[in-house]
Amino acid sequence: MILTNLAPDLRNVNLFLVGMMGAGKSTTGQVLAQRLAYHFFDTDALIVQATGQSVDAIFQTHGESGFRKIETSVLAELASYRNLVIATGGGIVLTPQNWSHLRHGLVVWLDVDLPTLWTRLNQDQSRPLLKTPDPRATLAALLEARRSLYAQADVRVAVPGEASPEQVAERVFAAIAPVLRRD
Ligand SMILES: Nc1ncnc2c1ncn2[C@@H]1O[C@H](COP(=O)(O)OP(=O)(O)OP(=O)(O)O)[C@@H](O)[C@H]1O
Ligand SMILES: O=C(O)C1=C[C@@H](O)[C@@H](O)[C@H](O)C1
Ligand SMILES: [Mg+2]
Repeated sequence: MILTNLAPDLRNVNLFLVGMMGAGKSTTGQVLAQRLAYHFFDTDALIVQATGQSVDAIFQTHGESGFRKIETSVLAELASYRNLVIATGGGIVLTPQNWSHLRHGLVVWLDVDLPTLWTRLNQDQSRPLLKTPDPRATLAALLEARRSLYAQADVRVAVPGEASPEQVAERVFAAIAPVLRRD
């Protein structure tokens, strides 16, 4: 057997990574997909590909609500596939309709503390929601407002700031295997 590393129960399900911007959904998701021999998709990257515009440019031209509509369309399409690891955008949990798509798979929350998020994001100009006079306070407020939504995930993985993407992927793997076996 070549695939001894894979639990058979991990077949035929999509894994949706949710969490704050900077939580490492895109970075860890790619490692996790390799680990599981799944395909990897990133809703933000697909939106950029489909529109030919950056996330920031979409926010500027169509507003956050315009971005959220495109995000929901992309998510709906992805949900009809199987065996994907999907890194979602940090705000995917805000749109109630998105949950009907997310619930087709297993939703995993990468729970990262605020200081770690800020360390990762404070030099990054690509997050439109952080273009405010006090981006750290904005990030804190977003986390506070969204925490209860992320907590609706099937699995919460607490991610220590010092854990590498490979270590985070291993933690996710360890956390999801027992959950899937119960189904
Ligand atoms: N485990 C990690 N250790 C150190 N740095 C990390 C880790 N995971 C991600 N990073 C870094 O943090 C930044 C944000 O990561 P990433 O883009 O994967 O987050 P995200 O959750 O996809 O955010 P968004 O919701 O904005 O798409 C990147 O610079 C990435 O290299
Ligand atoms: O947290 C958010 O609302 C966002 C996170 C990013 O992934 C992008 O989807 C966009 O910058 C919005
Ligand atoms: Mg991302």
